[in-house]
Amino acid sequence: MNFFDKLLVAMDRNQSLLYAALDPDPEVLSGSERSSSLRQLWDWLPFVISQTEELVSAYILTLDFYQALGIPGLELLQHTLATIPPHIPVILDAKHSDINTSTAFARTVFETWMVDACTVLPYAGHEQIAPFLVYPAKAVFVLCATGNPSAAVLQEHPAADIPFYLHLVKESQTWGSPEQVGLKVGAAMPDILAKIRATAPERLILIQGTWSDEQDLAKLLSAGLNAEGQGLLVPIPTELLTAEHPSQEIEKLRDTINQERQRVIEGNPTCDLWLPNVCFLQSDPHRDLILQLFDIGCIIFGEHVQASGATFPYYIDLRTIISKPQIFHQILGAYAEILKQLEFDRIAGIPYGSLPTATGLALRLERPMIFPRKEVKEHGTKRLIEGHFEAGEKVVVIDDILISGKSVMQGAEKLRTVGLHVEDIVVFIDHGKGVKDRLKENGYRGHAVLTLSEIAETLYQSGRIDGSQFKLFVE
Ligand SMILES: O=C(O)c1cc(=O)[nH]c(=O)n1[C@@H]1O[C@H](COP(=O)(O)O)[C@@H](O)[C@H]1O
Repeated sequence: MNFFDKLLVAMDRNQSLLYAALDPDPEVLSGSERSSSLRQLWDWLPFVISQTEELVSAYILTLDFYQALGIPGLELLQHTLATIPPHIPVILDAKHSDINTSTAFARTVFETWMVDACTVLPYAGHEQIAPFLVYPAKAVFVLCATGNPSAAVLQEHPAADIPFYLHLVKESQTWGSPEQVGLKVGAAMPDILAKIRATAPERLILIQGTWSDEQDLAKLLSAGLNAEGQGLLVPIPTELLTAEHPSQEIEKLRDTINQERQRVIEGNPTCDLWLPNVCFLQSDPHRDLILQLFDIGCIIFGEHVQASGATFPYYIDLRTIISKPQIFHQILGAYAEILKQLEFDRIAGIPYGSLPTATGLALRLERPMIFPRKEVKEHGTKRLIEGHFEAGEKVVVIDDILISGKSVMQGAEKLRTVGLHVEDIVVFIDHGKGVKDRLKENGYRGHAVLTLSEIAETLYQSGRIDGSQFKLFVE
């Protein structure tokens, strides 16, 4: 089970958005009645787990506190990890590593310590985060805003209405799906949290730090919860964790948070036009993909002439996906799910837009690829079809979008003229309006990952487009 699903199950099971920090922080412990000797830490950390395992949805371990204790600290880390019940996800707060070390560090975190997620620093860009994201079942939380007073000068640069932290949020949205990339935000800044939530309604936000009273907690929750009363991971204040009997107070806190969640849900009735009460956090790979495609600018508004000669008030440009490896990878995964159901000898991409996709699929599924040329060269081999094939073989054709269906059928016809059998055409987006029937009339079965109406509904539901833009799609 991946991190995200494990978290959802734990949230549901314990009805909780709380996490407990299992940190051997000498300062915290020396202020309590508990002592911080190593021996006592070995007892205290399992005690906290036993007091909270029915009340939290995750545990967080801050690597620095363990490392500061030297070799015994790392042994304590292993001991603590082994004590956590396996159904509760573990996040390592370890904003470590540099570009040249993140591959090795990600391996240690996810393969040796086997934690479910890790916090990361975003300043070195996607290259540094990517080694963590190659583990599809794991996740990262990108640090985007802290409450340190002197951080404001960086976070809010160049101006409060276009702050750097929102730029960071938007950039990290392109790094990975909401299941794999969450955000980490300081607790003391409800205004900033609200802006981050508005920019990233689909992301999980890990709250760092604490609040001063119940009123502050309510502000934090109303700023950070999504419309379904979810999407936040809230820390248990350390004074509760170090109390003599932590569970009672923690249970009260959990219930207070749940009441606030209820208020948020009641204050946000879902649109009854077409929507069931869909939870943002529920795993829906198509939803993730649609939001990411929008965020990287694949869906453009404005009058655009189409291949068919018609003019539409929008254009869907999937060609840019090749420059976003994480998204491209997910798109290939979605195509692959369809291809796995089909029988074929070779994969054919329609030039130019779909050649990278067909290549990615051929490599991923380990199947041979060919392609029909757009224009036959006047020199060289003068081939119509590039790549090796035998007449009589079955070919599945890959294209990006079906609008009138003309482009893909022209490509498929070229394959047919050399004796190849083409029945299945797989695209990413089906524009609708009967195009699949047109394919059928010409002897092809059309398969699509997404429909245009599904895209429009998701974008509208998530607040990415307004009602008038939604109408442009459906009309
Ligand atoms: O040119 C287009 O019509 C077009 C519109 C659009 O919004 N997005 C888009 O990618 N296209 C291109 O149009 C082709 C499909 O158009 P049809 O031949 O009408 O099905 C796709 O393969 C794209 O190359």
